[in-house]
Amino acid sequence: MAQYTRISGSVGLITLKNPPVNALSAVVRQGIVDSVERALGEPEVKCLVICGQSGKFCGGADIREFGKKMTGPPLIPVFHAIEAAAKPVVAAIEGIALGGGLELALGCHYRIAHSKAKLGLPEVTLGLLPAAAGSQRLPRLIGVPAALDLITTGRHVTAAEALQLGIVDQVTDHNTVDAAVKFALSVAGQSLDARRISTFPCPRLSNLDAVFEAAMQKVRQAARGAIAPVACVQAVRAAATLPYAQGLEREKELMATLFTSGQARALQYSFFAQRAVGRWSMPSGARWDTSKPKPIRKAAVIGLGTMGRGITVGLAQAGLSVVAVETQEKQLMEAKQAVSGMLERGAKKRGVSPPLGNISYSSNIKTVGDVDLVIEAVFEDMALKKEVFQQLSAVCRPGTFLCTNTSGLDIDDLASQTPNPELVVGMHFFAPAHVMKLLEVVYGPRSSPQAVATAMQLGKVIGKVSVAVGNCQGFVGNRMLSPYLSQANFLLEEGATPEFVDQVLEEFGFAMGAFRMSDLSGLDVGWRVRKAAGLVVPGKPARMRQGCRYSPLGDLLCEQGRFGQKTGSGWYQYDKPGSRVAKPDPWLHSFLEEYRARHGLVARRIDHQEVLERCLYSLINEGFRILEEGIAAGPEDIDVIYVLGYSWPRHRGGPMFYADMVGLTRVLERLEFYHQAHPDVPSLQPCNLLRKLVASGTPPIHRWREVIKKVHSQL
Ligand SMILES: CCC[C@H](O)CC(=O)SCCNC(=O)CCNC(=O)[C@H](O)C(C)(C)COP(=O)([O-])OP(=O)([O-])OC[C@H]1O[C@@H](n2cnc3c(N)ncnc32)[C@H](O)[C@@H]1OP(=O)([O-])[O-]
Repeated sequence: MAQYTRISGSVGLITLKNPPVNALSAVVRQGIVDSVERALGEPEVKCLVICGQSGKFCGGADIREFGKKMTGPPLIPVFHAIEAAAKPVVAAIEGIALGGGLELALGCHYRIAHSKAKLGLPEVTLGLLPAAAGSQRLPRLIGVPAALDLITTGRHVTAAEALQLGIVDQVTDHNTVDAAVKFALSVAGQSLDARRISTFPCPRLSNLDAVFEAAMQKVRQAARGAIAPVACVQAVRAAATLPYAQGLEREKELMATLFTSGQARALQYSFFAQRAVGRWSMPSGARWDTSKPKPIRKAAVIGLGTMGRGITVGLAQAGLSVVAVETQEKQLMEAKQAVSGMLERGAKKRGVSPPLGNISYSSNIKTVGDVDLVIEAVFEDMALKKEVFQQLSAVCRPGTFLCTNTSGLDIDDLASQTPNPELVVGMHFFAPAHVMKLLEVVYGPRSSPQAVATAMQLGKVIGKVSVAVGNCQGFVGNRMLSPYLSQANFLLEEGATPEFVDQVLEEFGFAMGAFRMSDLSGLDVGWRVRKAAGLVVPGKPARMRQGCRYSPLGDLLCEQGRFGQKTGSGWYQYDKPGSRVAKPDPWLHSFLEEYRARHGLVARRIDHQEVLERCLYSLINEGFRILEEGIAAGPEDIDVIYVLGYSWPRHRGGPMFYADMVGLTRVLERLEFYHQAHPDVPSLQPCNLLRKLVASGTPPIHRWREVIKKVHSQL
């Protein structure tokens, strides 16, 4: 609702009340209309202030109402009524003014913001554009280039930047409503002619075409097939070239296409999925709301390689005290320098001082005796990790949580090295660990709910989106990646090139195809894992392992020292080791030809559809197996992992959402088709849960959990 009160006798105060973010629901919109009407009708009222309760101005349109039948007054006339008012209306912006929230503020005559407020038009991140006149008013207020930046990226700006850009008129460190009331009284009675943004001409640009061409090129490159950023540029162009009323029409037209698009559905699903994963549960019944985390003030990181350094930076930036341990003196010195550099660069960007004092460095593991939680981040080698866990058990005080940063090793095996396996959890960070948003929190069969709750809470404190998953080889992300990469390799055996496979996957929206990604992360990583699993047997007839089809192509490249970017060659060639520009490699093409000839394989023409279906559906099939086994609690968990950790295009929601969009019947049919053609590839055999979902009438994704529950209860 919107509450109307009178203060100081002559100020009408409208307070938006719709927790948690005062979104503009139908009731709130109606409340604003009624309150404005009332204030304008009261002769004693000289001016109005609009604010939001609980220190939040407004989080925009109510996303939960999207896709439902529209009720209540539409936003545009509500904002026009405010702008047309004969009494000054001041927005008192505390906390947030996002999307429709900022558009509401732009409809007001003046804007006062608290210094800690964040403002922005993030509609593009939901597959939309600021269609309550935001795309038309913002360029008129701050000019085309700045408006293009804000609207196409959706980034939030601080109050200080908003003031500099001219979005707000004043910033205060004190009570914002008081400041707004004072300000409103000071301008009461003055002419409002120069305050109605919709009447402003859009600031002229001499190089208008060039600016829009460049903007369009930039968004097309960054968007990887997303349509909303393109529509945002078109809407701003309308503001720059058309009278306001016509610009609004164009904004409406563009929004109509976006609003009902699959991409908007996917992005909005992704928004809610990212929030839903915080409400984790374990098969034991332990849940986020019944398990209390322990506060972590001091943590230790063991092993200061690339991952350990990133984790140390993340912890220190979040204000924790960190003991950073590296037993090799030389490595310790290098790490100290690297970590300090990362902290300094990060602090410079944020305009704060680097938290260098939060970290103490040591080459002695005994210095971690008084910490609340340890994150072991040594080399991905089970024997080494076990040794470290034994040492930690001896030096840590009772009750210390022991976490391991691993991308797939058995958490329970490690836990068995300690007298308190209930305190052990996996924390799978993604490189670079201080930048990537994703954290897989992996619980073993003996991890306590409190250990999981503590790791999840720590993830939140350091700014990660944490997803709780069960213990299995590769956890969720890497386990699903394995059949995807296998298919990519099989396609090479059958006649494709790395360039073609990557092109198809990149056109789908991945930042990098399977082979460019392998080259970046290093082919030796998977080689080590396959060696440990006994799959790499030099000299053994190559293409079957343990009764299943196996491609040794990656192993053969590794045997040649081709580990990817770091060695200057892998699936592609590079100018020099460490270079990032991948070039097709004639050596690799003849290597593939010789390989096929040696194994009696005849190259055939492979089309886009086959590449996409085999790579993606095998990955999706593994996702269904993960759900069936209870390793992930729901499809949202998998989708968040893929969008945040594996560059799955956000506008496609994630692999499980994509399967829902394609249609489960279709996914099942195609898997059956490919499995028939490749009976020695078990990952193409449709899993039981997928069959069950299809048999139960292909329910939409938000109802899969009901079927999953039934499958679990039958186990
Ligand atoms: C014609 C229309 C044109 C118009 O231009 C379109 C728009 O305005 S599009 C909108 C443009 N606006 C945006 O894109 C802003 C989207 N919102 C955000 O970016 C963040 O939520 C915010 C920064 C506000 C708070 O971050 P934080 O402090 O980390 O907190 P949190 O993120 O965990 O959220 C807490 C709870 O609030 C919920 N909720 C949030 N927003 C909305 C909403 N608009 N609606 C409904 N619910 C919303 C959220 O689901 C969660 O619920 P739950 O049940 O507890 O899981």
